[in-house]
Amino acid sequence: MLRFEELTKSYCTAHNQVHALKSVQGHIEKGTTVALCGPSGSGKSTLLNICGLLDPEYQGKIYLDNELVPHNKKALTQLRREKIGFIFQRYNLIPVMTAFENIEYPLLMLGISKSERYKRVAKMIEAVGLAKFAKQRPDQLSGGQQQRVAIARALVKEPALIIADEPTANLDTETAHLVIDLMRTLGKQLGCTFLIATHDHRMTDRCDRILTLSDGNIVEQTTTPLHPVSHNHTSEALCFG
Ligand SMILES: Nc1ncnc2c1ncn2[C@@H]1O[C@H](COP(=O)(O)OP(=O)(O)OP(=O)(O)O)[C@@H](O)[C@H]1O
Repeated sequence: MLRFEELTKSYCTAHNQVHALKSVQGHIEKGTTVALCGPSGSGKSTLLNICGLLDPEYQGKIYLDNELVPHNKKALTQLRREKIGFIFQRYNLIPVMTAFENIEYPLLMLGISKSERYKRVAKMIEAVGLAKFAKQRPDQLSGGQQQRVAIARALVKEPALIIADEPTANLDTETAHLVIDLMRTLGKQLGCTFLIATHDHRMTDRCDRILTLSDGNIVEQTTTPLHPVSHNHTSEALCFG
């Protein structure tokens, strides 16, 4: 669950002050997928950075799983490590690591034991349908496969919130649908909340809600008619249990 209240952020430049977020409010239920839309410069990245606990310099309050997020940088880093996963447009996998090792990395950072790491990664790589590719490095995988590794990496620690920035922008339509279905299905099964900046209608159509930003304000909140998750590609990959 993510809640933010009166979030305000300004950037000071040499010539003026830019009001990137103007006291925005929002509430995203646990397990929900929310698209963040709006024109260039409307404040999407600013909101993602603050909700992703990357930027402590803001006014207002954020609650993650009902707990108030501190502004303190050190506490924020620890909380981010435990509670936030990230998915990027360009996948951002570590090139010298295999798919398995990329997914394992966040658990290593949390000091989780080797046997527990192995169990969790094996389950997650199976859930995204890539068990056969566990030993491949990113340059040996397609774009869609790399994004599925990135989804598994984001979800493996079962975070409260996943922040995604244009996760389908580089993918063809069939792969984009597969990636969206994986995010939605696994997110709901694991109780992770998704906040996704996107211009992609293939994505916005399948999210539970759309928040639209304009000039630092949330100007619209739409509930989408939910598309059923399609099970025609890798139905076994969508079963996480
Ligand atoms: N580091 C910064 N210094 C000064 N101004 C900034 C900085 N970062 C963002 N801004 C300004 O804040 C406003 C919101 O920017 P932001 O990057 O959040 O928008 P966005 O919706 O993500 O845009 P895009 O879709 O182009 O990435 C814009 O006017 C931008 O120019």
